[in-house]
Amino acid sequence: GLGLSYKKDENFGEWYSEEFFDAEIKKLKIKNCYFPLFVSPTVLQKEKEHVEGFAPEVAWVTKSGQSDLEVPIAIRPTSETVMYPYYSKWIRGHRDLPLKLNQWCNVVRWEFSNPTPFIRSREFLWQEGHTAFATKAEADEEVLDILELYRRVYEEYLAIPVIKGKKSELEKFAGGLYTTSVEAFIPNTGRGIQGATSHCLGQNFAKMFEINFEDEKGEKAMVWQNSWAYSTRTIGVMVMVHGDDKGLVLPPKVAAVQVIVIPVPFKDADTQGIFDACTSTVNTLTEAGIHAEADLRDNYSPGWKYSHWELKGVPLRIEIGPRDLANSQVRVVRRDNSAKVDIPMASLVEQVKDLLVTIQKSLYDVATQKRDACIQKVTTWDEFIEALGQKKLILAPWCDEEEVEKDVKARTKGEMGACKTLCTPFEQPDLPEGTLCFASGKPAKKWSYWGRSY
Ligand SMILES: O=C1CCCN[C@@H]1CCCn1cnc2cc(F)c(F)cc2c1=O
Ligand SMILES: [Mg+2]
Repeated sequence: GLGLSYKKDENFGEWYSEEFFDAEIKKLKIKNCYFPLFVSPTVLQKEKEHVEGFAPEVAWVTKSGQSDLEVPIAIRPTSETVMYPYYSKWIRGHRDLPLKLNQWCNVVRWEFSNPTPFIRSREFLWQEGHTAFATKAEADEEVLDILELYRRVYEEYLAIPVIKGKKSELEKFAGGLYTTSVEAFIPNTGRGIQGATSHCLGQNFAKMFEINFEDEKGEKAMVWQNSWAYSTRTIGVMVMVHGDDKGLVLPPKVAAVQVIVIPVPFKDADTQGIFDACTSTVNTLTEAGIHAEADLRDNYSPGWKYSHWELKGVPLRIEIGPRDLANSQVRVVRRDNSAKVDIPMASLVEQVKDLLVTIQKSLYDVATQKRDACIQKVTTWDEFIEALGQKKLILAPWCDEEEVEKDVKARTKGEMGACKTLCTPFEQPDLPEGTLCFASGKPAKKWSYWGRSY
């Protein structure tokens, strides 16, 4: 996409999920665009109520060279205030709707709470979609269409299980009507993490920015809007979910290098033959659409290269030594479980393709099994506190009262951070009549996921 180009030679193959998402939103007739990086203070102040909470995060340019700017200018932390004045100009009649734009760009938010590479950084890359419809029904439908795409990015490309749900009134985007999200979980730290968001903004921004249109009946009406994003935070989640003590473990579908071929010369036994076999193996795999490379550097030992490419998370390693050459076979090693198998060169492409599919599925299944093992269903406060202490992802019946949500945050404050609602899953377990809220004892209205989070 525009302005967001992951160099193919970097090992973060994240750009594959970008390609998937970009192709899918184009099917939804969403067009890519690019708006300015700088936001004028007047237009930023327009969304006073919701921006004021974020004001400390806004980065301002105050100088050019040695001289101070007359008026400081903000760097976009998100692009509503940049885009919506134009939406107001462009949208006049119902034939101007739906207006559906997306941009791939960077944004800056001057975070103070523990910055973490990819997870919470002061500059990050994302796509932000901004759509406008004549009716709420169209907006509601798109919110869920996009959320499903986010689920697919995580589950089909990053091999990470996520839970689809709705944010509470307290946790949602304050400027919107409601927020849906896909929630991931990191078993090692016992923390939930918001994977991506899809908001229905209602008519809040239409009111603020006077985005009206003349409907079929010739009456003036405000548009219904959505906005949705996923970011380079996905890379951080992938690293934490799949990584192990040897380093990264990249799912094949997002690995820029899927297969690394390494020569294993032995004394002076046919070294040239081994190197030629490596090169031809790379060519054969590449022609079949597999991202293969060879590490033919003569200043590193095979053992050194094994560790190097394991650290970079390459899903498959192919070793070729004198014996392999003599038997017209190669030794294939999986990064995810270190399984080794000898494969005849004749059936290499087919077996490598099968192996990559197997690894992709295995990574997802293992991550799902680990995540599910962390889910703890509770009904009482004591069970809740015990599960929290065990770093669980907690499913609890809740009365849906914001005061209770705030109270749980207050009562769970600590150096590990407070426990909050992560989402109310669309998939609701059975809630028997008379079930009480775990925290307030009032009649429960829904099951919600609670946990500490990033
Ligand atoms: O989350 C999305 C999807 C993509 C478009 N934006 C929405 C809401 C963003 C919510 N948000 C999030 N963070 C912000 C940080 C700021 F410094 C600031 F001025 C504003 C915001 C802010 O509005
Ligand atoms: Mg924030």
